[in-house]
Amino acid sequence: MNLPPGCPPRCRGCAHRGLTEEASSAQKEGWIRTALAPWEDRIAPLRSPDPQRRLGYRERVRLATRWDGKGWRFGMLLRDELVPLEDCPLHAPRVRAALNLFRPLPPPPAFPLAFVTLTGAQATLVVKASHPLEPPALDFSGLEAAGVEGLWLHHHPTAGRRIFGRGAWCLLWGIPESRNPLGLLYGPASFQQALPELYALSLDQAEAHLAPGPGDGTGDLYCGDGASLARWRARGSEALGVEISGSALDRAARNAPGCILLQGTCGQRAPQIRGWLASFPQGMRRAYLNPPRTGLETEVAAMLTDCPAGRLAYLSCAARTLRRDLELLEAGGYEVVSLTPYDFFPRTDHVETLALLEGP
Ligand SMILES: C[S@@+](CC[C@H](N)C(=O)[O-])C[C@H]1O[C@@H](n2cnc3c(N)ncnc32)[C@H](O)[C@@H]1O
Repeated sequence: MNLPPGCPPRCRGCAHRGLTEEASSAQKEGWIRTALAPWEDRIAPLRSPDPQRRLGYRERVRLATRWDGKGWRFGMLLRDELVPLEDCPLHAPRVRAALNLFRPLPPPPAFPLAFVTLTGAQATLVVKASHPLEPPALDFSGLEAAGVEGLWLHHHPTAGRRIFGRGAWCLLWGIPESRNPLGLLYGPASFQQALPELYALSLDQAEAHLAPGPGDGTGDLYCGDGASLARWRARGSEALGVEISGSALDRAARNAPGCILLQGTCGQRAPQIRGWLASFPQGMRRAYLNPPRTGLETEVAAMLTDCPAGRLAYLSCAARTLRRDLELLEAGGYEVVSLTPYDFFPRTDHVETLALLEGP
């Protein structure tokens, strides 16, 4: 296999790295046509980024760590062995530059570094420690040149399966939040879609379908930092955002001022979401859904059937749960208008799908 420089043969991260762009796109389209077969006639071609964006696009990484006796290594764990990924060709240049700077951090056990994460310009050193540690000796001068704007120390005593915990966050250097290419604030643990230009196209498509405007009510479930909420508000629609993470909601309040925001799981909040949507006539209700891989909670699918929206857009990162949810929504009277796959993660086998539906 002809791998680009820095791509370790043992890494399992990119299932499509041995494929041409055409072959990878064909496999992704084939998977979506199989997984979403009941709506085969409504599946659009895969939307892909420009060819030069198929490498160097990953701005959000979570990497395991190992001390090799000379310095820290960062990569992926295969069983108990670390496959170093400092030079992974998918990493954005800033990720590679930052990882290089973190290599000479102090050794364990004094500095029990478990993970390093980067979310755009916000970097975090996750230490397996319950008590606040002395900040590590680090030459901060290189961070700015690397494109890092904030460096955090996060204490997580049981760091392992979960990267972030409830322990303290301490800003070691820089500013606590940055702005993404769309101008929106994000923090060190924010969810951020890869390839912002392609993500913006998916939002354009959702916005054209929902056509939210004054007098409408748009419920944005699993709203994160409020990237989509900001769109609905800019069109003059009333908007409600629901999100489990308090820090994401705090940013959503600033990214999309003037929205009603509810913290909690969408399942727990289903009665309040229903009450709010019901205050608009059905034809003026809109819903935008962007759940994690597990898809919609049963209470959410039931609520959307019980109090239907006139138009609905659903951006999904897992075609299996999307199929289950589309079947539930169809049974509730919705009609699937179109399904558009988006290649947000070139060279991997991931593919996201934007489903557009009309209400009963
Ligand atoms: C795929 S991300 C989408 C975020 C946002 N729409 C965006 O594009 O930036 C899913 C979001 O759902 C949140 N989340 C996960 N489970 C949730 C739940 N049960 N209820 C509400 N929010 C949840 C996560 O914190 C995350 O922000």
